[in-house]
Amino acid sequence: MGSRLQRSSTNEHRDPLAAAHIYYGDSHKKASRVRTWSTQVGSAATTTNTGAKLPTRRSSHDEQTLQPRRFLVDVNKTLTSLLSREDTDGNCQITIDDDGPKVFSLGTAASNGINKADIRGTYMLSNLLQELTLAQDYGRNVIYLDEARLNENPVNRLERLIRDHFWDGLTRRIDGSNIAKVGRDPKDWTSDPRPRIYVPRGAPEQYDYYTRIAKESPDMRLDVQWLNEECDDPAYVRDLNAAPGLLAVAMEEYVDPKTGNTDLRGLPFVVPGGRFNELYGWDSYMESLGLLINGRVDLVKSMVQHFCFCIKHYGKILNANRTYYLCRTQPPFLSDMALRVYDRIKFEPGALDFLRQAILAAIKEYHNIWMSEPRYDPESGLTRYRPGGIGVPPETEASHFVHVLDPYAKKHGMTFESFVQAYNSGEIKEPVLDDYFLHDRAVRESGHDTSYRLERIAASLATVDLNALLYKYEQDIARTIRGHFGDSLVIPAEFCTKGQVPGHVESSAVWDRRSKRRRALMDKYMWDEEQGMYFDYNTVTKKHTGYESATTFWPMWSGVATPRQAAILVAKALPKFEAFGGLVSGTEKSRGPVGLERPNRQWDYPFGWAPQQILAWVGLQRYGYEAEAQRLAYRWIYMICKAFVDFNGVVVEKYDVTRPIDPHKVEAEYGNQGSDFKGVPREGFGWVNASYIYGLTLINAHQKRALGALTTYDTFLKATEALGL
Ligand SMILES: OC[C@H]1O[C@H](O[C@H]2O[C@H](CO)[C@@H](O)[C@H](O)[C@H]2O)[C@H](O)[C@@H](O)[C@@H]1O
Ligand SMILES: [Ca+2]
Repeated sequence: MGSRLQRSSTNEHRDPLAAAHIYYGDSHKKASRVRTWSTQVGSAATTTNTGAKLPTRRSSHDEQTLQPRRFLVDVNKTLTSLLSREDTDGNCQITIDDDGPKVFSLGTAASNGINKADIRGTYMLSNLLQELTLAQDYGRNVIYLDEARLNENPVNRLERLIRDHFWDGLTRRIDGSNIAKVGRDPKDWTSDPRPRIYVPRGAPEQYDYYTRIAKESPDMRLDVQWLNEECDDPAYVRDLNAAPGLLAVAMEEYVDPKTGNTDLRGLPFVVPGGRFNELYGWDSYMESLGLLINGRVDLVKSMVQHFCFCIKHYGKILNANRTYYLCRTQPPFLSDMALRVYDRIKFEPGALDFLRQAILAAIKEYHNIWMSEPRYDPESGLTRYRPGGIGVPPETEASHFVHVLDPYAKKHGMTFESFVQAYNSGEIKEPVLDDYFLHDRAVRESGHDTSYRLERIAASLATVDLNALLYKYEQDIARTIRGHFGDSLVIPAEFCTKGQVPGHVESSAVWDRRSKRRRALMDKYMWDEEQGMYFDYNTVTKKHTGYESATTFWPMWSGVATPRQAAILVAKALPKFEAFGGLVSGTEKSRGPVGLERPNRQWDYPFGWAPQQILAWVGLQRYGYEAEAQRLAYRWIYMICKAFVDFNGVVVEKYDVTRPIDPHKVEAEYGNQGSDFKGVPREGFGWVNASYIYGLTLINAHQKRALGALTTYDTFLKATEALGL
């Protein structure tokens, strides 16, 4: 009987590397239900690894055959046994930090689970743990498990997990179906965290919708609130900190197939991951670069629609859609994101209108946010990160500002908490602290929170990054008006900015002039020919800062650098930033010494971030530095992949690019997001997922093979040089 079933099961068609919902989902369940030998398997599998009594039937180790091997596994027993033997530090992950035997026997499917084969080494054992955890999620008791899932080429495995699992794990919609999940805020500091949604006055249909949902499901405790018309008034935003909540984003009408009724449904978006469970500004752009490669145009398109909604109702693309972010935005990427989507949907109905709406929104944002004071500096003609706000940013880790605030609490003879309350409410005035937090908010708006490049001066800096991005806006808008709207774009009333009359027409020439002017200003204030780098310009001291930051490559991404400047950047600047795992955020020299009194900042040396890598690769390619882009992409992918292999599939927010063994172990500020999972990683981290997928498109087949064998870049280089390749 066993052999008959065994034959029928081996004939069963199932892709060994299918996504978990297919592999462990219903079809698999049906197949294993007809099997009668699951109990035998369970006892056989546990016996070998736990040292319990051997079964009466003779068991032996299967010889490795040329046939792809499959195992027959009792999920729960094997999982318990595997963790007790191999997860010696008890964190529900199998990593190189564990010192178990690193070998575990499984019963082979060919022998009906009687004969054993060994699973060896951290990578295969951790993959076994991951697969069993997934099987358990799908309610499986007994599974067939293809060895191909355990010894899969790691480069391919991570690519597959991102495509088939991580994006879905990070996707949210805000509507009745899941407001309980997306409403959850790991950063909520109040004593009664509950889902709460604020709806702007211009979206009454959403107010009615959420009010109905709240009534229909009282257990959810959904609190629905109107948002004030003046929604970014600093005192109002501060007061909302007593009852923080989500900010509504775009919804669409749809017909419920079950009832035939028309209802609202949230448009999907991708969150960064970890404690960041909302729609972010620049994370969304970075994520979109990977999503587009993975064919998820729908998701990127709807994130652009969310940004248009935000500009319309909140006046800006929000840092993220929570009340405590109402005053600030993040680095602007909307024009590029919309153009990339348009390129993919241009033959679909409504595509041109989609592009028109996005470009109109970008124009409005450009004028109202970036070219208006206080962000705009009329003296230099450049722009700064400089959001409004009052008091201490509530979303940070509680300990973040202790060193800054403690001396003031002592000075006033108050506890830390009561001082913060009195300072926030304005009862106590401390102008020096006001200044500190003005800069701190600017640091957060820049996305580079935090770094010694920006601390205590950010709001005074016209940064290279921001002005490079605005140059890109100016160029993209000019190109779009010319190329898609006959060089004449009518600005409807809702997109008009101060002083514009509805129906006003924009042509490309004015945008071209704006970009030329910005290039000239960046050359004048930021470009340092001798150093071969761009530096941030301090609008107060009227000097550039000299702080060496990887943002110096952003003018290559946006095209503001001339070919000559690009050549100088590659020759002089690149060597200062290139490390084992890619680009460091800033140089060690600029960061200065760190220690107890001056702790590491996460956006400084020795840390590397996905956006810095991606923008540098694209910039290098743009000016023809293919080999450099490939080399940097190789280093970054190698580092991610090595940590993925040795640490149970981990993919995190940022890496220490100088640390070859465990680059994901970053002890700075709030630690590292993405590392805290049990058994199996489900999300990775949004922009790192994207950088991995995008980076893989840069390297060649030879490099990809070398990466699959976990070959460091230096070894790869030596080998190729020796072969004269
Ligand atoms: O809670 C602390 C800070 O967290 C965010 O910043 C960091 O995560 C973001 C999401 O991945 C990312 O966009 C940013 O670059 C990171 O530094 C948040 O954006 C900050 O406003 C917040 O204070
Ligand atoms: Ca462990």
